[in-house]
Amino acid sequence: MQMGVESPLIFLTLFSVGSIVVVTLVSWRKTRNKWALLPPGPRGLPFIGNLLQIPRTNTPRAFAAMSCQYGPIYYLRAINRHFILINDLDMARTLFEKRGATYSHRPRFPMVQEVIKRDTMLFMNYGPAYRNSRRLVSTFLNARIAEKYWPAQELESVRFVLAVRKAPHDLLELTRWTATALIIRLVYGVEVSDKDDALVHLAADFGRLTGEATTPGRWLVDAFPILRHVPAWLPGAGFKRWAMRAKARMDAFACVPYEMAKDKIAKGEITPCWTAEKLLETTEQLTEQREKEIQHTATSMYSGGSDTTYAMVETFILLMLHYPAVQKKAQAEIDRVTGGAWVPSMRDRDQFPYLACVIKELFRFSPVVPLVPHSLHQDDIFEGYLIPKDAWVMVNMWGLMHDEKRYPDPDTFVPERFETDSAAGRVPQDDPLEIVFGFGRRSCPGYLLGLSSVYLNVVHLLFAFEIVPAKDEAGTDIIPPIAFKDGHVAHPKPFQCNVRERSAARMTLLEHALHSLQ
Ligand code: HEM
Repeated sequence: MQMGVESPLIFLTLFSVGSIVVVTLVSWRKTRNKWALLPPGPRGLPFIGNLLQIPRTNTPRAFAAMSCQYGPIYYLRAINRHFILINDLDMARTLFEKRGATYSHRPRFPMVQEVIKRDTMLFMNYGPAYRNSRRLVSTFLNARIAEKYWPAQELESVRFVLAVRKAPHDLLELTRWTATALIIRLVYGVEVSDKDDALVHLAADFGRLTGEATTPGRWLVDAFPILRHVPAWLPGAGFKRWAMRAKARMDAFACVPYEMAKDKIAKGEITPCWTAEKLLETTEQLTEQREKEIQHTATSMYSGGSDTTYAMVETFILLMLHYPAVQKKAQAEIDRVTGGAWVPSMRDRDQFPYLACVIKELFRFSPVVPLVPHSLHQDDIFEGYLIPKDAWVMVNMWGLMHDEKRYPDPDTFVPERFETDSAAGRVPQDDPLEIVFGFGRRSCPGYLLGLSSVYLNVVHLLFAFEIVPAKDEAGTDIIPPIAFKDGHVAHPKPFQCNVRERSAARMTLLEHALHSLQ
């Protein structure tokens, strides 16, 4: 009788254990099979994966070299983070454009998104809040109204070259000032008087802190997001205290110019600008939420636009030290058109075809965002490979722009590669401007503004000055290496240079231009 009660129990226990073993085995096999579908890549170590193989310096170039070994798509893992590197234009387009619904998220940056709680558009995942932000940005940046900003852009650019005249040794700092001043003028209607203005420092700190907070490998919390719950007072939680200080400074940048704009409106001194437009477009009391949206969008435009623009202008200056013949040829074109008798403006842009090639080559030679990171929130299969959920899918923009098949001799600065020469049967190489601003739903909304600012700074510098090397104590030219800092935005490493005024008459013309633009 007893046997009769125990037998079904034993049977049930064995059956349950057996089922668990079978289910575990099947799911282990499935998982194993799933990971077997990852793209090729270097073999990693247990636990840390490829952490030690991920290049820390000259990263885009090193990633491009790895793709010669592993192919146009390859995989790396750093502890628990998965990286998919894309070094092929068609693949990049397929993922970010055709499969944009899947690949338009940003990778998780726990330090920025969850500890500092910076919710600028740049770090947002794709969803309703992002789309709302993008809609707001498009009220500032769109092709229909791009021309509206030309006078302010010309004014800031002329102010820039005149400031360079006064302080040629501050040329690089002034490139930062002019980019900051332009965005602050357009967004908040506030004039940033000079490079030592408090807003310039606040903006510079905002950029620096964003860079530090997103430096790969710097924060343990990025690898182990659970650490975000550690209280700030705990020994070893220095990152939390750093984050609190960074947040306070970054919030100040979001608030100070915004409050200045509001204050001006309250006093009736309205300068046309995006913030004023937003604040005045309704007679109803603004909700706290709406004010936050306006502030965040304004800082998104600042953080997307300022660093990138001045990085391009700095790079242009550096390249002119290495390619004086390019500088001479572009100046000859400007002189042929203007006769040195009027200051070039936005409306004259089409009259400088060689300069247009110089600018294309500038964006190709050093794409300002060398690695473009997107992410996805569900596993995907692409060309038979598994792209795991939450992976960093990084398009190596630098690699695409230095692809020898598309751009022969890619490490040499050759604007002529974009010219058509019917006699020699030469067709222009692919236009980098169709690529370097990104693809699909996250592509750069500020490309028209960025391009025109770079054009104006470049044409005005060339109109006014010769960009020449600085000299050492023995009077020998210092030619700095073409080297870039590591970071999300490609800034040249600090370098020395000098400028020589081309003529006093040109300076007078610039002074006149400034008066008529003010
Ligand atoms: C000067 C040259 C510029 C270059 C080369 C450039 C390039 C880029 C690139 C490659 C991206 C990432 C695209 C992606 O994730 O797929 C981006 C994003 C962005 N850019 Fe630009 N940019 C420039 C100027 C500007 C300007 C002037 C503004 C605004 C005033 C701006 C605002 C933004 C914003 C808000 C984003 C984030 C978009 C998002 O996350 O959805 N950019 N830019």
